[in-house]
Amino acid sequence: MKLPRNLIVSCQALEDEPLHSSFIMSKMALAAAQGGGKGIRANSKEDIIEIKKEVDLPVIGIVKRDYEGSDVYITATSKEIDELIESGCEVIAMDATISQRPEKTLEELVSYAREKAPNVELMADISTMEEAVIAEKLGFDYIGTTLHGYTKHTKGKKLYDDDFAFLKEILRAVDKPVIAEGNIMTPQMLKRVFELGVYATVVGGAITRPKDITARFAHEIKDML
Ligand SMILES: CC(=O)N[C@H](C=O)[C@@H](O)[C@H](O)[C@H](O)COP(=O)(O)O
Repeated sequence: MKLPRNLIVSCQALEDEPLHSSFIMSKMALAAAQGGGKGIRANSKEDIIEIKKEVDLPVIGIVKRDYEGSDVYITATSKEIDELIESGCEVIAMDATISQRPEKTLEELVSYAREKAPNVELMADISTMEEAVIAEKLGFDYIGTTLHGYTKHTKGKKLYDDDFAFLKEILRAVDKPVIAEGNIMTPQMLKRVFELGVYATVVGGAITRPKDITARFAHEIKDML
């Protein structure tokens, strides 16, 4: 496996976010590496190339791009797969949900990636147990809980609900390595998901989105002052 059994830090800032910059993401990745992160998840070929100059850690690459009439925005078509292959990332993650897709079917996209880059591993970003089972059958190397709570059919759910009940379900349903991702907000939550048996964990906003971190602090005192 190209990813270690460990903490992976997502370093992402989209165009509408204050830290949007490949340079800043590369420094975020450096900080993550110095703090003990053992892998990086990143968005866009440009960010991944900059990150790879700064740290020697495996990268899960995605390209977020919106397509009209489609609910899928994480590595949605073969164009994004091509960009990620060019980026040199070790793992390509893609939306593996049943949501409306813009181009190829998920099965076709997996075949496309396997054919063009047999050495690159694939991670399925799923939102339900059924999607995890399908992803395993399609041959994905890792199953990630990334989109639980973010698809139309799982809206409002959180990975940590009910002491990670959904994650436990996924761990029972598939044999492939499971990556816990999405709303892991504290070191205690990180520890808990490893206790439950995940292979690795991706933590993003709690480490690399200072605007959101500040907002959580500010929220706590908003009615006091
Ligand atoms: C739903 C979606 O688009 N998730 C994205 C996937 O790459 C990122 O915006 C998240 O930051 C990432 O999944 C890590 O999660 P969190 O930031 O909650 O630790």
